[in-house]
Amino acid sequence: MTLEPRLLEALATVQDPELRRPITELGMVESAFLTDGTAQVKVLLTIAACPMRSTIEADVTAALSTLPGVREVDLTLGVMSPEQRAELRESLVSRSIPFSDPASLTRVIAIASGKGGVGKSTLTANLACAMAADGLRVGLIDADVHGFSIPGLLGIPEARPTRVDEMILPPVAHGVKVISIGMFVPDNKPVIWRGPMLHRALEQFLTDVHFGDLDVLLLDLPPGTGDIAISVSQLLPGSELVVVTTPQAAAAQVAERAGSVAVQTGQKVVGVIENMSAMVMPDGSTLEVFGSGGGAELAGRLELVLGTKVPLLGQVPLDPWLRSGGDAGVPLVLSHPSSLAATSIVAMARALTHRPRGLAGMKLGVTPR
Ligand SMILES: Nc1ncnc2c1ncn2[C@@H]1O[C@H](COP(=O)(O)OP(=O)(O)OP(=O)(O)O)[C@@H](O)[C@H]1O
Repeated sequence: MTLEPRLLEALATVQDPELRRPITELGMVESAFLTDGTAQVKVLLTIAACPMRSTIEADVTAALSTLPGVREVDLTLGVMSPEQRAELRESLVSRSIPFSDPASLTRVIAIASGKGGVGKSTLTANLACAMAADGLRVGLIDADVHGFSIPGLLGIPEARPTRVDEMILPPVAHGVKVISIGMFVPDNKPVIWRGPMLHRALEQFLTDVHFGDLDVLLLDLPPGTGDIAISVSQLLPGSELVVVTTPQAAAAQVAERAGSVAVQTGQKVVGVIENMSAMVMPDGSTLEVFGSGGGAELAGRLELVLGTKVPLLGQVPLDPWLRSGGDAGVPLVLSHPSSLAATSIVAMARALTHRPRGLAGMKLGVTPR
């Protein structure tokens, strides 16, 4: 194996698009040497059917072409042996849940609602994209097992994760790493899963899916107070909850139950989002299709039940573009960033991610003398 330092340095700038690590760190560069102005490089793909083959090819060629003294790039693509893959897997996969480590710096935020159809998934997809557009490394788990809709909302309804042996690499949409139960169900078939199976599925997502280092992990929970909400609190004890409701008083009452689960699970409810608030009409007037005040009412009720401050994070108006953006797979925060709904979502994404971190339970890295 020949590895010329100058070429390696350039190759270290190339990341595997799925693993998001330099190909040099992943053991993908088998040889790299320079003869008579030709950089001769062999890169090993993790699997023969690697969907990112052409991206890797282009990135490697581009990185080497700019080097002084390199006139030509002669790139050969090979495939890792099972032993090399096993070594890679060992170096990447942790058998524990990285996000439940008290020293983890990833914020885990689960988005809950009392009932279905209040826009929880639409908001989760938009919040994730807003956070990614803000430069954060974002993961999104669609844990809405019976109504998985996140892949469609992000424009990747057919995407499937890449498997490298037992390791699962999540597809990336609009800069967000996404995994959904829907990606493991053939032909959109309905899933009838009981609690223990759901728990196991979620556990597997959290251990086997290689998200890499994340700033934020969002979870789209199923509506209501079901098994998944309990599993999330057990598997991710440091996770926080955001509760979505509509302005309707009756909806706020139902949503209170979803938020009150936090009393039993010990999770922190970091805020309430009111969705489908007053719609702005073309003449500038507003129409309160679902009434008003539900978000503030829910935040107030949860403060009483939980005994902690629960802010109303924001109100998102009814906006036909929010729906059509979801149908088209391009979330509103990307397609119409200056709309009222998008600016409200972006502000909430910032508020959620720019909060100071509590140091409770964190290792401070101080060596006792
Ligand atoms: N602010 C809004 N303005 C207009 N349409 C909206 C708004 N929020 C959500 N919608 C639309 O409402 C419908 C329900 O939204 P969504 O599927 O996100 O709800 P949900 O709470 O996740 O439902 P479930 O949990 O049952 O899957 C979708 O068609 C979505 O496009």
